Amino acid sequence: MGSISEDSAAGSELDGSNAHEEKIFVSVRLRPLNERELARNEISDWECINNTTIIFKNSLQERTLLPAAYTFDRVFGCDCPTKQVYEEAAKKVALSVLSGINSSIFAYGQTSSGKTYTMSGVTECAILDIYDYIDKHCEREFVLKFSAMEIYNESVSDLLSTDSTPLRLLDDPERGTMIEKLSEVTLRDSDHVRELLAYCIPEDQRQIGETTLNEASSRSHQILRLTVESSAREYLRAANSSSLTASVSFIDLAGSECASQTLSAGTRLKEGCHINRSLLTLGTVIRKLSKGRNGHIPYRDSKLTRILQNCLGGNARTAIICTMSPAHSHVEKSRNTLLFASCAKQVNTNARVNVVMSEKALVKQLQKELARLEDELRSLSSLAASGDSASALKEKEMLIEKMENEIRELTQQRDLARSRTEDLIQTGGEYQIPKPWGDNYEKRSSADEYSASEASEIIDTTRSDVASRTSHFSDRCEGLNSNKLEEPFFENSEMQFLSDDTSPRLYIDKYFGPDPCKGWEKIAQETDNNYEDNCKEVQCIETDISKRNTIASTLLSAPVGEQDSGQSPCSSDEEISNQGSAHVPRSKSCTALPVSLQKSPSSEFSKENESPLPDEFEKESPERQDDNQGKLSKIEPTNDEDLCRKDLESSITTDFMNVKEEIIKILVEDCRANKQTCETGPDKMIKPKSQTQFGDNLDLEDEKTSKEPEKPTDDGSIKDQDIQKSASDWSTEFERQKREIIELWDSCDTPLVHRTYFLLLFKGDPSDAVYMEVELRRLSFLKNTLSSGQVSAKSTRALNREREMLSKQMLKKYSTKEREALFQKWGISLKSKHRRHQLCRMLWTNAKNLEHINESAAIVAKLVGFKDGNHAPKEMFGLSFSLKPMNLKSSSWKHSLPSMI
Ligand SMILES: Nc1ncnc2c1ncn2[C@@H]1O[C@H](COP(=O)(O)OP(=O)(O)OP(=O)(O)O)[C@@H](O)[C@H]1O
Repeated sequence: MGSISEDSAAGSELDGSNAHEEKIFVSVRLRPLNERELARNEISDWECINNTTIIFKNSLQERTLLPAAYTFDRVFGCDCPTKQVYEEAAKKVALSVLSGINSSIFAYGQTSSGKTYTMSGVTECAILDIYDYIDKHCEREFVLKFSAMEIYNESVSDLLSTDSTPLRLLDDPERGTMIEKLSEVTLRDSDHVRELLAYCIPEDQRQIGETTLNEASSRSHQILRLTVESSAREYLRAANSSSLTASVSFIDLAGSECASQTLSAGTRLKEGCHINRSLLTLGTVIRKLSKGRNGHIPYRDSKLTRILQNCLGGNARTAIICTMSPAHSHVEKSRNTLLFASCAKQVNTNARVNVVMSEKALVKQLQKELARLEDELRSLSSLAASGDSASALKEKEMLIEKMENEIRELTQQRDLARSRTEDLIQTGGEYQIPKPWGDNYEKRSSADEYSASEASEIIDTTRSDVASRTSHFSDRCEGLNSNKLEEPFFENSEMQFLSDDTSPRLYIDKYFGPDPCKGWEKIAQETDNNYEDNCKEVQCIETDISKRNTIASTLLSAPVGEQDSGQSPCSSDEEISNQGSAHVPRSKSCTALPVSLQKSPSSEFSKENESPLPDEFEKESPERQDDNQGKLSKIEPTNDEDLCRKDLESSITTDFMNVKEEIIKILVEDCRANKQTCETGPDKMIKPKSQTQFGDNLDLEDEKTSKEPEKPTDDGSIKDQDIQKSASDWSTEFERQKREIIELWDSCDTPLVHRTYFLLLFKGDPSDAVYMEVELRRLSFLKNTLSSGQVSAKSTRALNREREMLSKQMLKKYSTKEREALFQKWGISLKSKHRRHQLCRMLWTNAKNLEHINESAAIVAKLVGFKDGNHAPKEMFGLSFSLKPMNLKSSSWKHSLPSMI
C-alpha cells in the first residue's frame, strides 16, 4: 500500500465492491534524539536504509543474535515530517471511512517515542483530507460525528464530557463492543473538530503526567473516533435509499515503559502497571492473530482490546505506526516495538463496506410495524368488548366438565370390570399369580380359593403389570413410528440403503417385511375369521401352542396313571381338558396378562400326589380343590372368555388401547386353540394349514411322550437324568424349529438382514422360543399370502436390491485382504469383475446347509453392523420379552417353563 491520491483514496472505493482480506499496514517511525538523549551523548542505534527497511547499526559491536534488519510496509527516518508519515502510512486507511469501511490508525511504541506527536499530526491531516473530500463531492450528503474517550487504569471515560463517571462497555451482537453513554457530537465543519480536539487532548482533559522520560507522558490510551455517514443526494428522497456509514479511530496508546527507566513510583507506577498490562494483552492478541487465530484470543482481558476488537483482525482497515527512539539506552524497548510490528504485519483483516438502510426506509418500516401492532390491539379490544373472551372461558369450562364426566365414566367401567373379574375368580377359572420376585408366573389351580383381598391384590398386581408391559410395548411401537430406531440395531447410519427411507417404520416394512406386531394382528384376524370354518373342517386342532404343550408335558410331570396306562394324553374329554389347560404353554405375551383367558374347569394338579406341585399348591387341601372344581363346572367357557376380554378392555387405560387390542387377539386365538383341543379327540386331530410344517415337527415328540412317560420320584420331583433328557429334547426341537424358519425364510424371500438378525437371536436360550413362535407365525402367514397370490414378486426384487446394497457395504466393512480371503473361501475368482456382487448373491442361498447359513449370517451381520446378537434389541419390532435365563439344574425351572413358552 503506497501513497495514494485524494480521489483514489475514497472515490474509487465508494462502490464498496473492494471488500477483501488484507494485512494491517505497518510502518515504523524513528524520532530524532531528544535533548536529554543528546545531553547524555547517546548515539543513534537505528537507521532507515530505504523506505521499508530499518537496521540496527551496532549489531557487530553488540554481538547480538537478534536480527539486524527489519522490513515493514514503510519506515520513516528521524527527519521525516509527520505529513509524509500520514500520506504514506495512514491516509488510505483513514480515508476508507468515506467508502463506508471502518478504519483505525494506531500509534504504538515505548514512552516518549513520539506517539502523541505523530498521532496528533495524523489526526489533523486526516480530518483536513476528509473535509477536503467532502467539499469536492457535493453529489453526496455527509454527516460527521465525533467522539473521544480514554482508558485510564482500566477505566473508560468520555473526553468530551465533564462528567468523569466511568463508562460501561456493552456487547452488541451486531456492532461489537459499545461504550454506553459516550457523547457523540455532530460536526458542523472542520473548525468544529479542531475545537473539540483542542478541548479533549490537552492536559486538563486527558491523563498526562511527567515522567523522567517524558515531561508530558500520556498515562492513558486515547481513542478519537470520527463517524462519517454519506448518501447520494439524488436518492435522498427515495424510500429505499441507503447510506454508507463508517468510523475512523485514531488511537494514541500509552507508551510501554520500564519502571526503572521512568523511575516511577506511586501513581505513576500504578499507571505504568495498567499501561503495560493492557499493552501486553494487545501484544498477545496481535501475536495470536498473526498465527492465524489459533486458540483463544484474549480480547476480553483488557478494555483496550475489547474496544479495539473490531479493528484487530476484524472488519476494519487498520494501520499501525510504531514509533521508536533511536537512542542506544532504549535499544531493548525498540526491539520489542519492532517485534510487535513484525507480528502485526502478519495479521489479516477483512475490511467490509457498511451499507446502512436509510433512516427514511427505516422509519417507513417502523411505521408499518406500528400500524400492524395497532391493528392487533384494536381487534383485541373489540374482542374483549364483544364478550368473546367470556364465551371462550365458558367453552373451556364446558370442556373441563366434559372431561370430568369422561373420567367418571371410565372409573365406573373400571370398577365394574374389577368386580366382574373378582366374581370370575371366586367362581373359578385358572389364573396366574405373579411372583413378586420375577417376571414368571406360577400356575395355580383354579380350584384354589383366595380371600377377597388376596384376589384383589392379584388383580391389581397383574393389572399394573399389564399396564407397564403394554406401556413399554406402546413406547416401542411409538419409537418405531417416530424415527427413533435405537442403537445398537445399526452400527452405522451412513449405510446407503438405510437412508433410502426417512422413516424407520418404512425401512422395517421395506427390508424386514411385515413386522411381527402387524403379523400378529393379521394372524389374529385371520384366526378370528377362519374360526368357524376351522371348527367345521378341523376335528382337533393342534396349533403350535398345543404342540408346545406336548413338549411342556414331556418336560413337566404328566399324570402318571394316564401315561402308564398307555393311553393317549387326550383319551377322554376330561383328560383332554386337563392337558389343554394345565400344560398349554403360553407365549410370553400371554404371561404378561393379568388373568389367563383359559376357561379350563380343571387342572393337571387336580389329583393329589400325581404331580410335582409347587410348595404352595401342595399346601392346598383337596377339599378346597374339589369345591372349586364344582364352582368351575358352572361357568360357560365363552362367557368367561368374553368376560375376561371385557375386563381387560376396561381395566387398561385408553392410552394403551391399541396395543392391548393386539394382545387380546393373540390371547383369544390361544383360547380358541385350547378350546378346540379340548373339544375334539386326539385321534381326530389335524393341523391348520398355516401350521402344518410346524405341527409335523412335533409328531415325534408326541410319540415320545406317549411311549416314554416321565415319572416323578417319590418326593414328586423329576430325576436329574430326566431333566437332562428333557433339556436335550428341547434343544433338538429348538434346532428343528430353527431349520424350519431358515427354510421358510428362503421360500418367503425374507430380507437377509431380517434373517441374520433373528438367527443371531436364536442362541439356544429357551426364551428364543418366543421369537421362533412369532417368526413362525409371521412366516406361515406370509407364505400363505404369497401362495394365495396376494403378494407379487416384489419381495424377490427387494431381496436383489438388498444384496446389491450389501455388496456396496463390503468395501467399507472389509479390508482388501479380508475380501480376498472371503472370495477365495466362497470360490470366487479374484480376477472376476463383480466379485462383491457375486458373493452377496450367494449369501443365504442354501437353506439346507447350516454352515453356509451361519457363514452368510456372519457376513451380513458384519456388513449391516449388528454388534452382537445377544445384545441386539429384542424389542426391535415393538416386542418386549425380557426373560431371565433359566438354570436347567434348578428344580424350579420346570414350573416356569410353561408360562414362558
Ligand atoms: N518525530 C519527532 N520530531 C520531533 N520531535 C518529536 C518527534 N517525536 C516526538 N517528539 C518529541 O518527543 C517528545 C515525546 O513525544 P510524545 O509525547 O509524542 O511521546 P509519546 O510516545 O507519546 O510518549 P508517552 O507514551 O509517554 O506519552 C515530545 O516532546 C515530542 O515533541
